[in-house]
Amino acid sequence: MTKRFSFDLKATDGKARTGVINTPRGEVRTPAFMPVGTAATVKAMMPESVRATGADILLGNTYHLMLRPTAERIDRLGGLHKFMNWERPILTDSGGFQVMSLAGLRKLTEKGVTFKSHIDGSKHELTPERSIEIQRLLGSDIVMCFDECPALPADRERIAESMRLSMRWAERSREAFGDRPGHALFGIMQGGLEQDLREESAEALRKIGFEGYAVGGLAVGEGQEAMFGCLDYAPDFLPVDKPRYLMGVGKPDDIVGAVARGIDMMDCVLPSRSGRTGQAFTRHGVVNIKNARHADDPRPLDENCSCPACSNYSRAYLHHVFRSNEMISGMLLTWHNLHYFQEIMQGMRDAIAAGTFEAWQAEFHAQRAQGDI
Ligand SMILES: C=CCOC(=O)Nc1nc2cc3[nH]c(NC)nc3cc2c(=O)[nH]1
Repeated sequence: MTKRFSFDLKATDGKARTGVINTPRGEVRTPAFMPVGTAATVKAMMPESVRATGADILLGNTYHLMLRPTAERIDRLGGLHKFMNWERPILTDSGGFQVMSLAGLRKLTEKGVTFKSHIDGSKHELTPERSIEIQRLLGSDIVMCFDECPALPADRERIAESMRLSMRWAERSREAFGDRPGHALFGIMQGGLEQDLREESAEALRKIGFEGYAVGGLAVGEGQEAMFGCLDYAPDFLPVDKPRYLMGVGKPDDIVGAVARGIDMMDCVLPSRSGRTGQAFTRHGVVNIKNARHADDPRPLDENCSCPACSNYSRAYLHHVFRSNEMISGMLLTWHNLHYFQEIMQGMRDAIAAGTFEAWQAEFHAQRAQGDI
């Protein structure tokens, strides 16, 4: 087990890469998908079940945990890993994005953001320094810079101003992070869909120097074509020997397209959130299990899937427990979706290592029937 944080690039196939992030709490195989554990739990999953799906790393949310139970309380109790019984790597976000999307009465200044809690209306402040301190108290292995993600559509001037603020905050985040061997601080590139602003942002981040780099400001309503358009150039502005992380992505075909453009890490609530609503992702497309046509179907969700839901239950059963609002419904479908997302990641890691990623992508798209299945 290493005491340091490092990234080993193992193979590339076109712009796609596969490698390993080494951390004191374990290795992260890339390309990696991170299940989201918002309030110190991946909803409807035991930690050992999350591990069983193949996840090497989880995401924790600073905004939620600072409000409840607070970072100080988690620190007093031994840190987030012990608190939630997940001893492998955890990446925490900086709270910047969620304050802007969840909190009330926000005031943004050069210093940071003041806001009212969506839980009890209490007043709080997040600055680069406070965000880094919260992530340290949580014991996060990969810490994210405090940034501002502008809501799209936005005019170029607004995007440029916001990006430059985020770059000043990245400098302050780096300063506040200090020297923490075995832990990493990732910078976040902004710049909307403006290629020159993206390049300016990447240059600013490289000058400061980070252990990894995220492509921020995407998956905010721009649509897949515009997102891929940005990913056709943005990762190339980043250092080739450091992990590249795309936040908030995405549907299976978003994930595959991002990896094909040089992304190494992603996170998204989609598999867990839609698992709780009865939406199952399979290699043949999406299944809405609450649809009446599944009521008598004895087949598994996906014949080719080895997860507990597909191994032990029929579509009819899954349909029934969703219709009856039974707790096991969300558990089974969340497990299936996270298992399927990790199966996609493993398939890509193997294909990139074997130099067959092109063929793997063709097969991935060919399998996906149109419409409901
Ligand atoms: C999340 C981990 C680390 O990220 C941060 O601490 N800040 C940050 N988060 C984002 C989250 C996003 N989700 C989506 N779509 C669902 N787009 C996002 C964009 C950003 C962003 O530009 N910055």
